[in-house]
Amino acid sequence: MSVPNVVVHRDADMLAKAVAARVITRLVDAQSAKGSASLVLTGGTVGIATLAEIAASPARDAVDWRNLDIWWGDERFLPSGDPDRNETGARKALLDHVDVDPARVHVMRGPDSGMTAEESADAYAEELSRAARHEDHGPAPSFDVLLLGMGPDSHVASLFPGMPALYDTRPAVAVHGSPKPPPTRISLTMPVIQGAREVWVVAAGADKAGAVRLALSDDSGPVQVPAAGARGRRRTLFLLDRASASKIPASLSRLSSP
Ligand SMILES: O=C1O[C@H](COP(=O)(O)O)[C@@H](O)[C@H](O)[C@H]1O
Repeated sequence: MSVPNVVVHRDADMLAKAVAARVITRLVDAQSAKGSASLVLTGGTVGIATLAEIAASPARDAVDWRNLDIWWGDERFLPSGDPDRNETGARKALLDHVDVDPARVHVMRGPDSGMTAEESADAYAEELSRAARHEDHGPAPSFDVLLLGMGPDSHVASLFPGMPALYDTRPAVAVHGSPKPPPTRISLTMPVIQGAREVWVVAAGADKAGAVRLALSDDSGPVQVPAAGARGRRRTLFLLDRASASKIPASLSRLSSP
């Protein structure tokens, strides 16, 4: 697992713009190296703002959108089209504006599919394992970039502190009793997150400062501080605004932009 690098931007708006630029560059690099790329999306404020910035970027068409697999780190178990689904936010902000291949947009299905949350999680695990290749060394692809928002309680994807999903080793699980509504969700598990080539945690706002500090501390474990387990195989980035970075120890190396 990689050691996190921290990059701090002026505010949430600049953060979303900077992350959008990074995503575009990373996808173009991955596609030029191997023809296609994979990106895991997150919901949440900065996550969706980043997607809107990608859509607004003049560089967005440098990405070959049809040769991109899009996945989600988590989903609220709500019917298709529900405004609170992460999928709905992503479609509105980005996916409706670019030429993605619908067969490569891998959604976590909701109750309108006729599945229970467990069945939906199992179906996603199956889809992940079908997409995994020999070189991924596991039951899910080693995603090029896995984006994660983070809650003030340090949750990432729908892995909330102390909950059973944090011990699960299947690729995707149903989560019940989420402290943040809605209570039922589907989430990738920690082994899949940690199997990604690059994990980028994006967070903004003073209410996240304590969680950011804990997530970067060597003393935190992922069961109590899920964001402390958010580490990629090759690279981990914590992309922050000043407010969310305000409690990081001075000893921790970081880059700041104006
Ligand atoms: O519920 C969720 O929350 C987190 C963080 O959201 P934010 O609004 O505090 O940024 C998000 O990463 C996750 O995907 C989502 O389902």
